[in-house]
Amino acid sequence: MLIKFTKMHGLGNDFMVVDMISQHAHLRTEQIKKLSDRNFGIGFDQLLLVEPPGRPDVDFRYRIFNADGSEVEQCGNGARCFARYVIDNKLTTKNRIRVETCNGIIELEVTPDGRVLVDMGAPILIPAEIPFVADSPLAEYELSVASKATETQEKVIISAISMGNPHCVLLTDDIKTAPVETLGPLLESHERFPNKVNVGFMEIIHRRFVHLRVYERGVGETMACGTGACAAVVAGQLRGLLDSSVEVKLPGGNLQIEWLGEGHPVMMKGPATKVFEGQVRV
Ligand SMILES: N[C@H](CCC[C@H](N)C(=O)O)C(=O)O
Repeated sequence: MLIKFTKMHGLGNDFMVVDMISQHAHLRTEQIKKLSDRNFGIGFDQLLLVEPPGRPDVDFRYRIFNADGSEVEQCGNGARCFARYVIDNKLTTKNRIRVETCNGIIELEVTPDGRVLVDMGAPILIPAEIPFVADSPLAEYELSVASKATETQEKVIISAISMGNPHCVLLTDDIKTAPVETLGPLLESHERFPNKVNVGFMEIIHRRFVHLRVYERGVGETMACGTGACAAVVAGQLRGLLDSSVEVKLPGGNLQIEWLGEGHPVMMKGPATKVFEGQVRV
């Protein structure tokens, strides 16, 4: 079967976007893994499916699959590309749309400067809903991590937050030397995160500006992570270290994140870029 797709990215976090309204295909896990391969396939961090709405109060359904083929609950950079895609391909006449993911609804708006503003919903801090094994919600938790290099238990301090998908956030004094490649995979599959977790390393420059690198669940380190940027700002505020509006500098570029505190949604603003259109036989 021949599938048409569009290659897009949000600050270098890259996607294969497929319109499943005008075409129909079922992609199996093994097919997604093969398509995501940067040597033997198209190459992407996530596959994004544009589907018809499943309920009357939304415009589209939005499904997300990591490079390893796992279906996940949310993708912030992907949401911005989703909005750009449906508008550019005239699948809607609106510039503010509501989309349903597998565990919630988000609102996307293309702003006059071409960036996309996303209401990512309120962060989830109840451990059982993240999910994270802990007795009660705290600003920070101590985790024991088995270090393969030293064959000892290492203690790390994290924040645990869900933006629909699970995140843990650590502070680092120097983003360039943060242990992303060593600690990232150990925390991604840590036993206290039963559904695994995305791992963010944040260097706070001042209360309104941070550097962030993210080791993404099911992918590895990416050039940017939208939900990771949201989780990092929430974590910094919970620890009393950040103001409500923060610029987050990721390896692929900057996102504007705003959170007014408990009970409020996290707002994310950033670019969405189309690279090329193609078709692939699966
Ligand atoms: N790897 C993530 C999904 C993609 C998130 C990221 N690409 C974003 O922009 O939010 C997870 O397994 O929850």
